[in-house]
Amino acid sequence: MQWNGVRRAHSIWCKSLTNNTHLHIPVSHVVATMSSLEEPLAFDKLSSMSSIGRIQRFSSGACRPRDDIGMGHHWIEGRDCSTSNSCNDDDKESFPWRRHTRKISEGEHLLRNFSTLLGRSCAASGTLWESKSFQEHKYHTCSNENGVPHSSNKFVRGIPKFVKIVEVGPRDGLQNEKNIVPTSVKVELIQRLVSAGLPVVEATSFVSPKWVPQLADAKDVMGAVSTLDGARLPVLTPNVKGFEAAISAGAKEVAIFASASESFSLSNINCTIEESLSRFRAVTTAAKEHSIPVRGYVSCVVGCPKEGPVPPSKVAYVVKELYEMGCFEISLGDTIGIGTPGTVVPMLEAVMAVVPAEKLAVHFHDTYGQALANILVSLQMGINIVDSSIAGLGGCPYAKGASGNVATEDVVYMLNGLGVQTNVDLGKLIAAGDFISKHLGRPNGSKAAVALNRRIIADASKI
Ligand SMILES: CC(C)(COP(=O)([O-])OP(=O)([O-])OC[C@H]1O[C@@H](n2cnc3c(N)ncnc32)[C@H](O)[C@@H]1OP(=O)([O-])[O-])[C@@H](O)C(=O)NCCC(=O)NCCSC(=O)C[C@@](C)(O)CC(=O)[O-]
Repeated sequence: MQWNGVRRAHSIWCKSLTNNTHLHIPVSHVVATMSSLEEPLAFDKLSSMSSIGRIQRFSSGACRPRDDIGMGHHWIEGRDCSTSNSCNDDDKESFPWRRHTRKISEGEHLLRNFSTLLGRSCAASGTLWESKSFQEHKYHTCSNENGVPHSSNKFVRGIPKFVKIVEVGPRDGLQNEKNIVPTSVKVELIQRLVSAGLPVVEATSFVSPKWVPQLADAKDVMGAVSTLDGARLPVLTPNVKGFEAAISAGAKEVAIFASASESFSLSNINCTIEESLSRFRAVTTAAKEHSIPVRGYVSCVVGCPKEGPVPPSKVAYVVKELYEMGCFEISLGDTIGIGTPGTVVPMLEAVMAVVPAEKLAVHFHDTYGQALANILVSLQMGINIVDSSIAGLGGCPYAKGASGNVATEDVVYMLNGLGVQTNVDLGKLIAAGDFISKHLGRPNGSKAAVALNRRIIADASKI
């Protein structure tokens, strides 16, 4: 397979599991025109759609944020830069494919014949996703030209038109794996995620290999992906030593990670909150000298595994410190996934009183199954950056019992359903999730991926 962010040439590629050969079908035989302008799909029509129709419906929005990397370099350039991720009408000019229409029946017919040829194992392996999403084509769910459907409805009125997804699977996901994942698998995962259209893919961490042996190959991973086009690839750096190693390996963006809980700070980075802030000031100072953007994280924003509930004022304090030292964006981590909208709302209110909403991201683990509800309420409060992890991988080695992050596939599925654009191709995303889940030897942790995979297999078996 060829990667490096280059879209594969004009053929559909699928691997037959039975004879291990690759079939190429010219895209011209399959393609046709695209429709992003259909009416929003009513739920009563969902069951009557074929899987392929359903996937096309729930696949990516194509609008990019106005600020393509979704980042304000305010401290680098000494000016304020919007991170609003707006998706205005004039984006149509930069992304003309939005206006294309797609004649589904022709492509679907061919694909159905094609999948019959290959049998259901192809679908199960994820390769059908890759062939089906046709690599070169974007399927849109911009429900209407204004973005969010039913925008007069009070429940969706405040939701942003575009959400930037920060994929943390290769770092947050793989840092907690019992078995160390080979570097080549990590690299392929990152390539697949970039190819799926994710604008930011957190690649690895330059932390002590004694603390996190799973990411001890950070230098090699970064060396292999640093020239990838199409996405930003930040890495975690806990101190100047990590920062220097990261930029020598080719990192162009870093993230520092503090905590709102003293106990978690001690167990995660072996220092108090105040000590960590002074280490991070040294990192942001070094980063400014190299014009490297720094993202900030705050862990335990609603609860700590040792201390229990964390007061919103404490979270707001740490967020403000990170913002003032120059972080362009601060991600609020519910490290143990204990939050509900009932605790997330007051925390966000406190934080948004000191740092603008457009500088904030939310980072929910799904331990108690609350992540999507927490994301929805965050969007309603004006947040437009969401961290998530492919196939729901993840957990922090220093937060016992914490399960994975919310699955990226589930977030994209929900956002597509809301008519919120992400620029992510859901089919390719599911293929990436299946790829890593298969490697880890366990089912994909995304409910949307499992359900859509089941449907495509069921539909293929009817042919
Ligand atoms: C911060 C330290 C390094 C302090 O660790 P320490 O032991 O206190 O540091 P030290 O300065 O005493 O150094 C000890 C050894 O580590 C080395 N060292 C020191 N720094 C580095 C470095 N950057 N890279 C490589 N090596 C390093 C250093 O050279 C020395 O090596 P030795 O002399 O013993 O051979 C350690 O505690 C550590 O690496 N912690 C990382 C923990 C971690 O990665 N946690 C997971 C990420 S956070 C997270 O998941 C939460 C988040 C972000 O997702 C949001 C959420 O969900 O809440």
